[in-house]
Amino acid sequence: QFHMIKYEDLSCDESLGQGSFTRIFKGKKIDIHDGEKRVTEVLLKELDATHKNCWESFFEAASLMSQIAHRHLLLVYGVSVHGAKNIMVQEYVKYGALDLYLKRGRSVSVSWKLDVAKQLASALNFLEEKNIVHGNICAKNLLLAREGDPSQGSSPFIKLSDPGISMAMVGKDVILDRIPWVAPEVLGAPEKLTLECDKWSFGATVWEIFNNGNSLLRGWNLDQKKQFYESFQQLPPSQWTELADLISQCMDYQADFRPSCRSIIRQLNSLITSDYVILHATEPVTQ
Ligand SMILES: N#Cc1ccc(Nc2nc(N)cc(-n3ccc(CO)n3)n2)cc1
Repeated sequence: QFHMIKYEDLSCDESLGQGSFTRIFKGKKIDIHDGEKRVTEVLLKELDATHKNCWESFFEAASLMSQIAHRHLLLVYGVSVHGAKNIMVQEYVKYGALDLYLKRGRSVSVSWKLDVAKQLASALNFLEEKNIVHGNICAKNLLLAREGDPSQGSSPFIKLSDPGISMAMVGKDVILDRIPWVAPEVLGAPEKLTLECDKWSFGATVWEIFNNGNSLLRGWNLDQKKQFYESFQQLPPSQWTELADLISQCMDYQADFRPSCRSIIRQLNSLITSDYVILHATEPVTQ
């Protein structure tokens, strides 16, 4: 269900950081295309040897992304296994993860943020139509392919990354640490991810984007995070009530009360045309 890439056709360059179970590197992939050699810039995502037992789940995530194509879904070229190394080969996305981009204090406008939210909603709508659950929607897994330049009127362009190791494989602590992005019902049944779980995560991710990549619960310990759900708390509402309404509809503790993707897109479209956007063309950077 995915393309196997020969290790010798890859070259690994600088390290770009690490996720919870993986390390990422910039690299190159060499193909022979009708007789001529072609070099492609790639992102190499290597599964930590300590989590070797998760390789099936790691590759399941890769095959999910390589079986379906959509403009806002990351392109996965294939996988390469070499001894103890399990490597997912992805298209290299120029500006990397959105959470880091926002935290670096780029002041982006309200319409920039709405544009990103709408692109994520269209990716989710595509997955919903194919009844595919992503399971790890968050700004860290949104990749920025184009910055968008307000003066040139060009808008940002994002790609949803692979979900990584599935919730069923990770420990309880990893699930708790994903509060507030993980839907509350997942804590009791991590192997039963539903499309509604992605709606909750969508709400938390929009909140995160409008909060410039800062998460309210950063630094909270796992008990405090667990308590946040056990007392049915919500993230603080944005002063933009229509946006706050959409986020709280998505982050409804009753999974079947969460809106459909079509409703989410409809509500985002009306937000885009509201006068709030013009009034807040470029928000002052609140760090
Ligand atoms: N400085 C810098 C910089 C870092 C990365 C990229 N590019 C990229 N391309 C991908 N395909 C995936 C990722 N990811 C980053 C985190 C995750 C977690 O999922 N993925 N980054 C570009 C610039």
